[in-house]
Amino acid sequence: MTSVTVRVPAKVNLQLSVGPRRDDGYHDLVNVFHAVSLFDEVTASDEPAPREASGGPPVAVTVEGESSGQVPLDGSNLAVRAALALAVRAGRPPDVRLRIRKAIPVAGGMAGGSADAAATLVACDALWGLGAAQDDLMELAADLGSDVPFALVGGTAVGTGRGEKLSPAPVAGRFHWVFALAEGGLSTADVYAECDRLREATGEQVGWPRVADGLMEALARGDAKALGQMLDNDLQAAALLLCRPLARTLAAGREHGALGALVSGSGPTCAFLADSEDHATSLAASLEAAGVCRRALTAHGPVQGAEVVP
Ligand SMILES: C[C@](O)(CO)[C@H](O)COP(=O)(O)OP(=O)(O)OC[C@H]1O[C@@H](n2ccc(N)nc2=O)[C@H](O)[C@@H]1O
Ligand SMILES: Nc1ncnc2c1ncn2[C@@H]1O[C@H](COP(=O)(O)OP(=O)(O)OP(=O)(O)O)[C@@H](O)[C@H]1O
Repeated sequence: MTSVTVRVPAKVNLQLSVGPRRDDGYHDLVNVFHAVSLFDEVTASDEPAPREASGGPPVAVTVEGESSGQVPLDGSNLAVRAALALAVRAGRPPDVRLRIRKAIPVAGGMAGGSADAAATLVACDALWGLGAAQDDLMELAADLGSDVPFALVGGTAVGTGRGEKLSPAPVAGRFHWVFALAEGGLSTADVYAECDRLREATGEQVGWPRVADGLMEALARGDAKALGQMLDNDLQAAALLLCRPLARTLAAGREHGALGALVSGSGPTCAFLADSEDHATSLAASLEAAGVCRRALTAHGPVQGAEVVP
């Protein structure tokens, strides 16, 4: 049996500015992605599928770890879709077994499913010896979902269009984070729809999104204090309406000295910027003790995108 394991990070959005809704239902964004050290692992192997899997999806998949019971095992699993898309592109059968080990919260706004799809593209490319060009993988990734291309590259990057057009943002040093996991998840489509509804109800004029003044400079200086004040998410109000306890979680993080606090992407995970690794550890303990989250995890960023584990 041959197998390839790929490690892939979660993301937090440092700035998520949502433009008007497009005719195709998506929104043009300025989406400043930042990859953090919470990793899923995807192992692709050529081990034959077990008997009970025949009649199931063409790609056999198992999932273990963080909230794995909530991840679908059929053709709607994003990793399965990634393996099938790559096999079609390569003109070969999708003979592969996928094993996903999850640490990224499911439906948490940290792009866990997208991460698994990106990891699967890299793992199957290596397992099948395709040597696909990075541009081809990026194109397949964008077809799978708006967050998938970023999971391939990682680091910190500005996403435009749906979030799939990326340009890297230089960062000095390392930022320390706490992620407060919520009970349950939020649907990304529901949160965008709630954001549209809110805007319609308030008659808000929606302008063309642009990168906030000073954000790139704060990243390039590694200035956590400045970054903390600039964290901004246009989906936050919608996520807070759909999941009311999050307001208390954000407030608790600020009370315990977070440099910045926001909902990660479409939520419901809340992200807190700390001023050191020690501060992140004590902040996580305080949030858990305050009973404002299911669990609080520490992480740092930026980190590499999907990469083969030697
Ligand atoms: C909220 C974020 O995670 C921030 O990075 C992303 O914008 C969402 O990315 P994703 O989960 O990969 O989303 P997709 O699978 O591409 O789209 C899911 C749904 O989200 C909404 N969607 C997504 C991206 C975008 N630029 N505009 C949207 O309106 C659409 O309703 C779409 O049907
Ligand atoms: N490999 C996968 N891992 C997790 N969820 C998956 C996967 N494949 C499909 N899903 C489905 O996708 C839904 C969204 O899961 P995901 O963890 O990607 O959400 P998310 O982190 O909020 O996404 P994003 O931040 O990109 O908007 C889940 O509720 C689940 O039904």
